[in-house]
Amino acid sequence: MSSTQTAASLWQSTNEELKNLFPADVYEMWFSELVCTVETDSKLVLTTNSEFNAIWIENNFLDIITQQARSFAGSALEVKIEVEKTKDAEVVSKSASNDRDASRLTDAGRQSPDLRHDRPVTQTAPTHRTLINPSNTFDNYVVGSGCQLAHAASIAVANAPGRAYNPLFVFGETGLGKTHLMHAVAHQMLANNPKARIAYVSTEKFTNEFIHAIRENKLSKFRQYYRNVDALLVDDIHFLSGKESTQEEFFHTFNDLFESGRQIFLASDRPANEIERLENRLISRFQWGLVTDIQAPDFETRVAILKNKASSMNLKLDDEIMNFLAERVSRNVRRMEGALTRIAGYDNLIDRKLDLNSVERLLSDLLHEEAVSKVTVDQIQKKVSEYYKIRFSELIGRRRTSAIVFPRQVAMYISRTLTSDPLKSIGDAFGGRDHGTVIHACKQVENMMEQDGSVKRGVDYLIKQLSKERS
Ligand SMILES: Nc1ncnc2c1ncn2[C@@H]1O[C@H](COP(=O)(O)OP(=O)(O)OP(=O)(O)O)[C@@H](O)[C@H]1O
Repeated sequence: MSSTQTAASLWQSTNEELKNLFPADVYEMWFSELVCTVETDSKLVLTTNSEFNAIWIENNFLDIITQQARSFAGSALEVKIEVEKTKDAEVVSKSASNDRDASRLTDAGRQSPDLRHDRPVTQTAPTHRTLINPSNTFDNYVVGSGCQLAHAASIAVANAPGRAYNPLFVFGETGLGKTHLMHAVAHQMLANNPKARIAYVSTEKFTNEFIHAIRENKLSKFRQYYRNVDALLVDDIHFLSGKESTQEEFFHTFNDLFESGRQIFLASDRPANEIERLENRLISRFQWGLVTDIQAPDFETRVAILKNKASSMNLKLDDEIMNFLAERVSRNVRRMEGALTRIAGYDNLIDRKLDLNSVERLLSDLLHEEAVSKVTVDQIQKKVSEYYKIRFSELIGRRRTSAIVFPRQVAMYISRTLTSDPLKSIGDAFGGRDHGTVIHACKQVENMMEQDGSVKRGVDYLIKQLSKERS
């Protein structure tokens, strides 16, 4: 039997199965254009023409594709997703082939050009532009696994505003580069079209301007500005929480922009459905386009970021110091920058070369804060097994009885909540499970916590205990 023949029919069967497993629109969007380019008994390479699709498929569907392919092959073959390089324009026309995007394009095509002609250039535009930090560009953004998708989506949006992914909703903890990406999008849009009207605004500023406009009777001017930009980039959108009138105003701003095909890019510290006291109609709108998170950078990415930042500060540090910083300052990139700025200031004052000891002394308070804020997956596993009275080895083992599966899922959920470890390493710590299993566990626990008060109390108690231990 020729291996090519086996693999070709293998991909066909797998493909058919994916068609059965997923709703038609999901299949159409992610799988219909996958092409099988390498076919052997041990490997299946599937190619797509967009980097974004490749990342998305790899993050979300690789496990299931592999599982299906293996079940047909009867062997542990490996599936790879690769990109056939094309221009972003093609990425856009591809996503526009999906029905919803196509209708958006029609709207944009019908309304946008006229509006663009008629709209006066508002005076306020330059004010907003000056808030865009010149060094927050795509060139200065270090792409690691935790921000790969957000980065690829931002590039797609910058090159095809209103058409690629609208809205783009990026969430993640503080200091992980959400604002940087928004600014980079603004720079890129302006580079593509210097006349583009782009409003970058924090939610706080939007709220204050709105209140001011009401007080000063200038609501129509406020609306004229925000509803006539080509792209609206709103930072810290979670601050809309509880602000009913601002939510109402933002709802209409959103609709106006969306319906006329203008780009909306929102950044938040949490997913839309976790923003308390946010109207449902806004939550659902925020989920219409593409939602993606940014996770804390892994060690290698931290080293790369530190090297970039140090070189932009003209600061030369030994690898030993770089590795030390990447190891010890891992909570957020802003803190890493803070550490470097402090080192650079000190470096300017002394004549001799900086060594590790002086860096450690210089940053002692910051390093202390970092150390106490860390709780490890190992500590979590121990605490959870004690609490549910099961053995540690059972918690990370293969048994699937409910008395063990539940605590295991709780431990995964807490690991995800209290550490910034990537999904993969959390899965690894639980006997080599994949990232999909961790995501599934977190969802299960979240659902159970919602439905059952005693589960919630148990999990909250464990989180409290672990947080106490680390401080
Ligand atoms: N991947 C990265 N590559 C290079 N610089 C980064 C990266 N991520 C973050 N930074 C830098 O870290 C600093 C903090 O990032 P930024 O302000 O974008 O974070 P944020 O997620 O918006 O935080 P917040 O939620 O507090 O507003 C910035 O100076 C930014 O340039």
